Amino acid sequence: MTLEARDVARSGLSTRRASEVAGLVRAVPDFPEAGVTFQDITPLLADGEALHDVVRSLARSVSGPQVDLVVGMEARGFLLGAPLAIELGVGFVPLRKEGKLPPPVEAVTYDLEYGSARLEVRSATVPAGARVLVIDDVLATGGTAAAAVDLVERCGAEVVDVQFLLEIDALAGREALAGRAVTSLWGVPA
Ligand SMILES: O=P(O)(O)OC[C@H]1O[C@H](OP(=O)(O)OP(=O)(O)O)[C@H](O)[C@@H]1O
Ligand SMILES: Nc1ncnc2[nH]cnc12
Repeated sequence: MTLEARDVARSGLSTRRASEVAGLVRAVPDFPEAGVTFQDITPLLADGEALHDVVRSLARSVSGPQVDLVVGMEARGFLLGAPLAIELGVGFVPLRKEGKLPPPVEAVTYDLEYGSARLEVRSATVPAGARVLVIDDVLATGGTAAAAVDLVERCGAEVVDVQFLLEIDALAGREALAGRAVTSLWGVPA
């Protein structure tokens, strides 16, 4: 994994602790399909101290103005987004996969590293003008995150921060989020 000095400093973790926490993520070759190396965060989630460390680190990584709302994508974005919202003292809005939220909803279809999907939001839960932090576990191609930003902005809110636990450097997902404030706690090469 690549632990950039600036990211470690912002996270508030020592380089050693940041490496330990990042080391809990398991790289699984050829899952869910050949050629994809899946970043399995379940060992990190199952470790109470590591989970607490990453949630605090994400909260410390918030850049720019005060955040009013955290928005996370189904499913793994929920696992970090709700605790992050609690840490920041704000509410949490779930972006759900197709057909899970009652109408009316805004929806967007997008491509990701393996396949395509549709995300929906209840626009009534995202106030116009709200300053929103979008959070997910993994930045791969950036398709999911770009779709999330699009949905939030369609509600009339402002995306002030986009955060990830980790990013897959080789897939250059940041390019799909050009012009945004994007933070990940660490990068993995592929
Ligand atoms: O940058 P991208 O190429 O868009 O990929 C990243 C997305 O892929 C994973 O979610 P997935 O759709 O597999 O769903 P899950 O959270 O329900 O497992 C991950 O949690 C991100 O949301
Ligand atoms: N390689 C990967 N590992 C975990 N989640 C992902 N989402 C998209 N690509 C992924």
